[in-house]
Amino acid sequence: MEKRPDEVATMFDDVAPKYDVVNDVLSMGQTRRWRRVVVEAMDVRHGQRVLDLAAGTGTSSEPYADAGVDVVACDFSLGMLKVGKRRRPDINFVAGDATNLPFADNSFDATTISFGLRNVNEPHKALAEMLRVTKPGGRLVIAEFSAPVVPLWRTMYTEYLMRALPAIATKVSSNPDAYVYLAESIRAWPDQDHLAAWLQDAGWQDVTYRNLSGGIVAVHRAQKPGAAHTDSVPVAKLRRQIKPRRAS
Ligand SMILES: C[S@@+](CC[C@H](N)C(=O)[O-])C[C@H]1O[C@@H](n2cnc3c(N)ncnc32)[C@H](O)[C@@H]1O
Repeated sequence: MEKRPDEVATMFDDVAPKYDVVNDVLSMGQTRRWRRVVVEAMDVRHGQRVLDLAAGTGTSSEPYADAGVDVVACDFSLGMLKVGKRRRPDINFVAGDATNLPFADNSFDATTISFGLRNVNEPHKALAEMLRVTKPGGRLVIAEFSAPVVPLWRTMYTEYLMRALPAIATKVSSNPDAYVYLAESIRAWPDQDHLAAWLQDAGWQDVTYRNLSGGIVAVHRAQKPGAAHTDSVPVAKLRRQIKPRRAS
C-alpha cells in the first residue's frame, strides 16, 4: 500500500491529541504489557544513549527517561511531538525522518522503534539509517504488529481488525479514517520471518524475535556488528539508585 510521508505525518498530527487514549482502548490495555517487553529486550544501561525512533508522543520513550537514561525521541509528525513535549518536557524530542536521520554515525548505544516502522514509506532505508546511527555492538529492538501464529486466532484477529476496530474508532477517535489505515497497514505488513530477513539484509546480525499476544505483535531484536561497550550499570539496578524528585 502507498504511504506518502506527508499524508502519514498529517494523519498522525490529526490523531495526536487522543492518540494514547485511543491506543489503550483499541488494544484493550495490551500496549502497556507490550511496551514492558520492549524495555526488557533493550536491556539498556546507565550512561547509555538511546534513540526511540517514530516516538510519537513519547509514550514509548518514557520508561527510559524515568530510569534516568539519555533518550532521544525522534518523529516527523510535529503534532505528535508537540503533545509529547507538553506532557513530558524533560524528554529530548527531535523532529526527523526515519529515512534520513539527523544524527551522526555511531551516536546511540541502542535504537528502538515501536509501532513505527510499518508506517515508514521506505522501511529498508530506515533499517539502514538505524544501523548507521547505532554504535558497533549496539542493539536494535523493533515492536510491530505481526501475524498471529494459530489459524483460528488469526481469523478472529482479522475480523477484529477489519470490522470491529474501525467501528470502535468511529466512536472514540476524531479521525476514524486513520484507523482504517491502521487495519490495512497491519494486514499488508510482512510477517515475523520476513521482517527478520529484512533486518539481516540491512546488515543487522543475531536477529531474533518473540511473539506477544499470540503473534499480534512481534518484538525483533538484533545487534550491529562490532564490539559492544559494556562498562555500564544495567537499568534494573539503576532504578533502585534513582532518588525521588523533590517537589520545588
Ligand atoms: C503508531 S505511532 C507510534 C508512536 C510511539 N512509538 C508509540 O509506541 O506509541 C507511529 C509514529 O511513526 C511516525 N512516523 C511514520 N513515518 C515516519 C518517518 N518516516 N520518520 C519519522 N517518524 C515517522 C508517525 O509520525 C507516528 O508518530
